Amino acid sequence: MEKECAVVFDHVSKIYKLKKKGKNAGKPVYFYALKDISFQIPKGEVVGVLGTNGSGKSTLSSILAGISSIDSGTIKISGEQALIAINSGLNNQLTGLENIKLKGALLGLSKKRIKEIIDGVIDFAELGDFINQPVKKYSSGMKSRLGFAISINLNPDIIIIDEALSVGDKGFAEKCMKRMNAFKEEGKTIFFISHSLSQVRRFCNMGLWIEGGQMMEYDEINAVCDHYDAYVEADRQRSEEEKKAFRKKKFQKRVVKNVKVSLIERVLLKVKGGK
Ligand SMILES: Nc1ncnc2c1ncn2[C@@H]1O[C@H](COP(=O)(O)OP(=O)(O)OP(=O)(O)O)[C@@H](O)[C@H]1O
Repeated sequence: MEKECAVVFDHVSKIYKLKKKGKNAGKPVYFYALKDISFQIPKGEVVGVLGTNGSGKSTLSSILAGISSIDSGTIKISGEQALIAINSGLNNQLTGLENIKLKGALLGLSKKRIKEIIDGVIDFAELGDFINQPVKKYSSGMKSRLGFAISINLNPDIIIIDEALSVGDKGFAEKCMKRMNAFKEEGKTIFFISHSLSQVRRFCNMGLWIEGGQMMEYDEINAVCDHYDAYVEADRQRSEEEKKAFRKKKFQKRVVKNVKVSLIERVLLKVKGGK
């Protein structure tokens, strides 16, 4: 029998607008942050998401987490998701404790459940008295601790980790990995975005490689890591000029042709002096 799917992407695209400088200022370029992405992830899969800088991994993670919308295609997600990212939506003005309460309230959790989560977060994050300080006074590592602790205590079915472990200290990163391994044992679906191939090889069983906003491969983790590694190495061998030309060509492939600009946008462009 086929395993039930946790996430299905069917021809998903996400478009961003790039404002140009110079003589073409005011005439925006639209480009695909993600272009025609399709995959099916069975429940319980641990997926390493790979791709060079700007390839679309964080865009994918915020779409997976339900934070970002898409411009075309369809998505099916079964289960609750939690995003664990460096900048995972903490409110800087509120204290750590207030952030936990806010997150719980936004999710419509009961007072009893929020109380349990508070205890769990305080215990895991080990922030001491800082839990009563505004988050703006936290270091990036402390924010990462709080964000991670909140997300895991919500006990989600689908966990998306976007480079979040790279800012914590070694001790905390090890503790997080231990918890992630426990989630893996429990059969949770995990997306693990990392530039560390050794970490990805160790932790994940499948690999999803995105390059220039397009899907390159979804396969067994070691095969995907080998192919990605070869791609990065080939880029490393290029001269600076070749690299420049390669990147230009790669970006051209992302440009959206025949964009329908809305009336409002045309008026705004006219006001700003564009055509
Ligand atoms: N809000 C935004 N508005 C316009 N462009 C954006 C926005 N967010 C991301 N982008 C662009 O979309 C593309 C994909 O970005 P994304 O952050 O998803 O890449 P990434 O693979 O996570 O990169 P990295 O490994 O550097 O973190 C990049 O070209 C980026 O500049």
